[in-house]
Amino acid sequence: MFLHPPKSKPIAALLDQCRKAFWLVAAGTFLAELISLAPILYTLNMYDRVLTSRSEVTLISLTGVVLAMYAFWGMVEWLRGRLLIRISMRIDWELATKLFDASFRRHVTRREINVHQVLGDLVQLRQFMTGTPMLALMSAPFAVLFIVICALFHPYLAMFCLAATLVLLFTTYLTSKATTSVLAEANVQQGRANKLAAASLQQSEATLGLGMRDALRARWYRAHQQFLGQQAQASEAQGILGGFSGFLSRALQSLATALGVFLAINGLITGGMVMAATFLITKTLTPLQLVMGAWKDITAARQAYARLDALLEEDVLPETQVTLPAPSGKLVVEGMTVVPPGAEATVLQNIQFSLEPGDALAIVGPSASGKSSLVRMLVGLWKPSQGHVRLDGAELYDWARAAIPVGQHVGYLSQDIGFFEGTVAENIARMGAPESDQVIHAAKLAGVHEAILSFPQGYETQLGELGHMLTGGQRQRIALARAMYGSPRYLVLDEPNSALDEAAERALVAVLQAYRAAGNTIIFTTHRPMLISAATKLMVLAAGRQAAYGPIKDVLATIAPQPVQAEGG
Ligand SMILES: Nc1ncnc2c1ncn2[C@@H]1O[C@H](COP(=O)(O)OP(=O)(O)OP(=O)(O)O)[C@@H](O)[C@H]1O
Repeated sequence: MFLHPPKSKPIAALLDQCRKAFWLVAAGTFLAELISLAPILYTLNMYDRVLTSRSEVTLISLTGVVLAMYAFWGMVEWLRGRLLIRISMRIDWELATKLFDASFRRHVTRREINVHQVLGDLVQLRQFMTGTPMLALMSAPFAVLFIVICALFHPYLAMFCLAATLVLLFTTYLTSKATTSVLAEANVQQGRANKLAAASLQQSEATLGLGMRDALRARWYRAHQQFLGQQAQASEAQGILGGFSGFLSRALQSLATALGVFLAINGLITGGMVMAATFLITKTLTPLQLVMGAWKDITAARQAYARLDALLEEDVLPETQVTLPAPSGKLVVEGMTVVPPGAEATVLQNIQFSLEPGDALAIVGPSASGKSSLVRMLVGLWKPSQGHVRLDGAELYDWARAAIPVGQHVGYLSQDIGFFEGTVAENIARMGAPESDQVIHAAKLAGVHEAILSFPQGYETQLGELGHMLTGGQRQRIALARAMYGSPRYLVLDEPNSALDEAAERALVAVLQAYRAAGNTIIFTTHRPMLISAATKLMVLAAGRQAAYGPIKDVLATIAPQPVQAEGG
């Protein structure tokens, strides 16, 4: 199977696709900036022409023209706003689902992803791309035009404008230097603190039952304080520079007026030009001041961009988009060696076996021998470091990573059981639209139908509310029903009997025997011998190696103690 090479800078590629819309926004900004000269020209003409000529006709016609310009300006701003909303929707539309999937894939392999942060990053990026800071950045180049117009009034005005721009740029640079790395560190600390708080809540029973709350709160608060400290440091640095820039913007405005009046006193420019030049200087400096004010958001957006880009860049997807037909259940594992994602040590070595439809394989072995790791390989969660795992000829890992509904053909029960917000029926139906017959059939197979009927609203009971009231055995059986929903041809169960009593275990043996006899392929791990009688084949794992494998009787014969020979017999 061919894989997509990682797309370099995937978000940049998306923004590139939005280039046309951004150009239109830039054109709108250009028009808006041009029209914004209207009040300046209007003031200039009012003071220098109308006041001196006392012409009411000029007064009325100029006012009419400027009002029409304002109406046009309003329309341009409205259109630009609409375009920005569309770009924002497009960014979300293109990225949100990709990021959701990529977060899933990273979590399943490395378990170090904070989905709150990913979605928060997307909001941050979207708001920046379509918000005030971006518009300010687009407006900034017009400073050149305004400086040129100032030069037409008098070169001193242009020089003043240029100097003021440079001072503001330098202040922006200082702000960035003082805050960027501190804000990045604050962000990392915030993520750490949030993760700690979420983990403590998830383990609330153990936290309270073992009296760990104070210790955990102290740990969380340390991380939280570090984050607050970093943020306060950044805010202080920004505050000092912000205060300075506030002083600067007011001072520059008054200095501009002073310079204008000085030039007017000396007869170098007119009174109207003083007003117009003050406007122009303000217009030149405003976008820069906006950028400075939004520096924290700009830094946050840059960091969000880098994080999202890295997440998408490492998310390599299979190229094929062909839907996997329902497999017959033929599994081939060839020379498979496994190093868990992010780890260095090999946990499984040279695993080799094959199963035909109608086979049931029991995997046994001591704790940490690699049973769960093998199961993860057999449902395509991890990628083999060497070798292959093929279901009906298709590489399982690639199929499972693609947006192809391989899952509907596979039943999987993991050791960690969790349910989702929704009814019992929806959870059994894997959160799709529940097919009543199939839900009940699966629940009966898993031996949990009667228990579900005793719930307050039967199959319609919200599992979210009920989750903590379920017994371990009920949880395991509902999860088993979910695994068997839709009668998948390939069923992989990691210790399906760990929470079952003897009677339930016996019933499970009968169910698995019937399921296998119907031509399905089953793989399960177990620590308890009773379930082995449901299998046709047995694999013994020891320290990550396949110590024995074959038809159940043969393997049991090789590991059973040899009869002691009678002396002299
Ligand atoms: N994500 C991981 N990263 C690194 N090592 C891992 C990872 N998952 C499992 N291991 C290691 O792989 C080895 C096998 O673990 P595994 O959970 O597969 O054993 P097991 O036979 O299922 O154990 P048990 O019967 O206790 O569930 C262990 O040494 C474990 O520490």
